Amino acid sequence: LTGRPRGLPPGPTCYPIIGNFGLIKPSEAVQAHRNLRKKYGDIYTIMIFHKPMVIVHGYDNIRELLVHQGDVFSERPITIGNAVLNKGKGLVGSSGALWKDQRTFALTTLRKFGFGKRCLQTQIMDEVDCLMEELEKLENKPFDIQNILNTSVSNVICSLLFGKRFGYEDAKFKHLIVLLNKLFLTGSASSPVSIFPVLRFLPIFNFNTVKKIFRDVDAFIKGIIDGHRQNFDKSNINDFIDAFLLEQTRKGERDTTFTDDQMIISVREFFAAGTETTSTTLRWALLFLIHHPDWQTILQRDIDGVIGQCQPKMEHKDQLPSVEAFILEVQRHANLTPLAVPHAPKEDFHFKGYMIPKRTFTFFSLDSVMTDPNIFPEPFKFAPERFLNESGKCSGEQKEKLIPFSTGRRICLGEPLAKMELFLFLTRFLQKFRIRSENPRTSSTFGGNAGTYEHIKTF
Ligand code: HEM
Repeated sequence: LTGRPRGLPPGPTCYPIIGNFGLIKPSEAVQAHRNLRKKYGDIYTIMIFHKPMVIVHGYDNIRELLVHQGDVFSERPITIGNAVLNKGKGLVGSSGALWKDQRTFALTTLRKFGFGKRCLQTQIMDEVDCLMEELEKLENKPFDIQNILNTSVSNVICSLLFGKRFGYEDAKFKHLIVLLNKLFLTGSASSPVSIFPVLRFLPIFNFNTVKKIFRDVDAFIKGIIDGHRQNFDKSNINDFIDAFLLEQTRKGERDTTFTDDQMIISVREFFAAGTETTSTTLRWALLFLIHHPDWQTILQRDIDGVIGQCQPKMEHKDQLPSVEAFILEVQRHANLTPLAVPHAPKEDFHFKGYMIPKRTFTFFSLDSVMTDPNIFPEPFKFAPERFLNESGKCSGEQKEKLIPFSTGRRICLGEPLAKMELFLFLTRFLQKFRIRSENPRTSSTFGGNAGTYEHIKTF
């Protein structure tokens, strides 16, 4: 009932039955892990009741396990989300052959629709310009950009998945956004259940409410899939859902991972993984612009010099190294996923004298990389210039070692899209607006909620 099983990396003293449960407050989790690393080293174990969670810090260790041992460390641990709600399907929480099959399909399909290519930027720019129009309507009055930005970023994903964007006032779309927000909020509330699925049977965890929200989101997505199915024309494949339907007709009744459930869950996960992340990074960028008006001036001067008021395109990125450097520094500070998404070894694995048992929750501390003083001197200083070399180009070791999208086989599937969005949204924004705080004396602070810690609240 007590203690850490032998062979696991060291860690704090465990209490009977609960282990280290309650040791870390979610709101202080980032700092708590920095402290634990000082005490126990780069690899340590936290016991949540009888379950070990291994935390790995440091660029070299992360690279070794996620890249060189990628074959072992590309699975996900079993949680309520992927085991019970998603029944092992989807992209983010699935493992094994299904995940490989579906990840390859998603990447190939999204590439066909322009992922990582220039043509996707037209779709993104349409959305950016709609956003600018909305903002212009506000006529320089102070406003909170959160909802409008979320809507805009969601719409980019809608175009890729559904082949259409929605108007800001569209009731159906507003309903989707409300559901997606609920999905985010309730995901965290159910966290102890996430690690111990059996707890879902206890009414205090409100699991039925969570299930209902999943059902509502899935019903919305199913409605859109049904519409696509009715109008399906295999010679006219325009979006992710069409491509999935085509794959279903090709594969027929054969044993296949291309089920309706898989399609719904993948679509749901694209929204969940692709909206909040990008839109929150953009909001961090705006906050840093408020706090660093000098950088706002530099970026606007550079953009003016290179493209003036012309529409920004990805080919301008190389000519605007200051914008790229600014975005990288924002991502480093925003530190959106400090522990990435948990991985699990597919077999017992020996590393640095320790044994990490098969299926152990393994967290990779991207935070330890972002704040490593050997890679980023004076890591807590906001200094985009660190990414610029002597000739003013944005390149070098620091850029290479910045891994906000993680690394290895499970690297963020949306990285090319997110990078395009960040560059195009921010450049256009800077072309059109000067941003400042409503009241400079009570300027907004840098306090943030590390949302991804919520799913490991029980630490
Ligand atoms: C600034 C924006 C973003 C950041 C910082 C980010 C970060 C991440 C991270 C850290 C992971 C976990 C990688 C791991 O398991 O080691 C991840 C996974 C994922 N992301 Fe992103 N992401 C962003 C935007 C997006 C977008 C726009 C999309 C979709 C269009 C997306 C789709 C996904 C998917 C599907 C996965 C799961 C991949 C897998 O398990 O194979 N992300 N992301």
